[in-house]
Amino acid sequence: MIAAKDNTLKRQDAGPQAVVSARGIKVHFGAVKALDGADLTVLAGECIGLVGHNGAGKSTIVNVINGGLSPHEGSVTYEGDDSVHGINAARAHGIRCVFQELSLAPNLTVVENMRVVHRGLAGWNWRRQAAAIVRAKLDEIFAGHRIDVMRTVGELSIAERQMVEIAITFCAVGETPKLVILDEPTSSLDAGLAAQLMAYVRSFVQAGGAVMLISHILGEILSTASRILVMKDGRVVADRIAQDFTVHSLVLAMGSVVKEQDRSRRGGEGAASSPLLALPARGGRGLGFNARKGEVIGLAGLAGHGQTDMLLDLHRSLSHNWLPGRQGNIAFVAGDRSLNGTFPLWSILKNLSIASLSDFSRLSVVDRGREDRLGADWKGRIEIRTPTMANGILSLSGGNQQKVLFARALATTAPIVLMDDPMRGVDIGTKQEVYRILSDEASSSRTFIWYSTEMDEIRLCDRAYVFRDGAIVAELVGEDITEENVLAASFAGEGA
Ligand SMILES: Nc1ncnc2c1ncn2[C@@H]1O[C@H](COP(=O)(O)OP(=O)(O)OP(=O)(O)O)[C@@H](O)[C@H]1O
Repeated sequence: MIAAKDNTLKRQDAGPQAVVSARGIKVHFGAVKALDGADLTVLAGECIGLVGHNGAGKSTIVNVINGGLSPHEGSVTYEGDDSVHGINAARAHGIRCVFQELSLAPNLTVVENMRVVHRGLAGWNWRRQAAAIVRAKLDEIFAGHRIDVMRTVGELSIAERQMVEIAITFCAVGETPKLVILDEPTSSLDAGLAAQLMAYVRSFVQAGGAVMLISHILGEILSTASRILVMKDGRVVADRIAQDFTVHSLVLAMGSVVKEQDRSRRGGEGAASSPLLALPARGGRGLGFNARKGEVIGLAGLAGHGQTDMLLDLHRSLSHNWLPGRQGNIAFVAGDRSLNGTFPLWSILKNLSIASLSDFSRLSVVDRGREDRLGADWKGRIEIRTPTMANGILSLSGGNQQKVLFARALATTAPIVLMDDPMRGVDIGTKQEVYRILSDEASSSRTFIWYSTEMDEIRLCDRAYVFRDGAIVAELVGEDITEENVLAASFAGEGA
């Protein structure tokens, strides 16, 4: 910690080079200390990696730097100037932010969203200008993307929305961005898109820009950041050059215990048992799908190639719409938590228990004691960080909200659980616990169908189906589930 302080002081001496410097920042929300004296400085030409457990205070410090939140104590200095405050000051000093919960207007086109962010776009042909600028930036960052910038944002997949928001943020219209803060920028991107973004970040930094990269995917932090800051309970507890860290030491600094991932696979109730569910080849193309009792099945391939549609088809085919109260055979963890996962006006407990109410109700009367016990049980099991489960769901950090959605599905007695990239923004310590729960539940005959954009998660599955252009193009089993095989199937025939 002493070393961390020394580093910070040296950088402050560098004065004008600091794009932003935050000192002794304290922010509380009621009894919760979100920031408890956090210090952070970002210099031009460096990529800072910011890591920490869910609820450590990363998004809150971003909001302070971005000028959207006034700290209760402490000061923020932009390019050595401590006399200015707020969003306009931050923007004038070139601070830009891509938020964890994407913030584009869904009813506007990509081009119209450009106009909302870049007020410098004006004049009779602003649409043409905006289209050219954002298209060029998308081409530069995500070469080969297929995004039509004239489309309404609400029609885009979550991965495409993330790409658009990133591209819009990096665009220079009049003023050039000096510090771009990326809060979980790859949470919905597959490995290929994430690698494209990381390559762009490196080139942006080499050209003198600064980036603050927040991610729970520690590999991308280690390979991209020049300096890494670790946050814990509202403070920066380590601040060192990236080469001084390994995944192991980062996890330790975050306060989690590194556990070996159990990669042994159970393989369901044996290849010989009859499928629990099956679907024919999608649109008459590619392979059909089946799942057996107790299997963990991965849906792999490039993001947005039909995996979510498949989960929705499975849900439709297994739900009884004509008997809305009786859908106990299937649970679903939604991928886009703010769009169709959380009930924003409800408490954390209600968000968790909603899918299990029928299990502890008699004659339509809910047993509140059992509901409270359910909440307390899951709060402890996956460390939902809150003083009380009676607080509103939006009082939780993004990763903690995601844990509640996961617990909602797992708490049911549904034998089949569908999961649409369910670990978005969940910290590494909790992920390991969740993998263990999944493995135990599958051993007691529950079936999981799991779309994931992370290869490390697909590798944990018993079988994986690789998707391409809406169809299943390959089925991989056990040890054949490798990144190489998934990529080969994802691109097979391309360019032929
Ligand atoms: N609007 C709010 N009301 C009440 N508490 C809040 C609010 N916003 C954040 N908090 C609390 O502040 C703490 C820090 O949250 P923050 O979102 O900064 O964490 P984080 O490190 O970004 O987590 P994650 O990795 O899950 O995104 C958490 O305990 C969170 O519950």
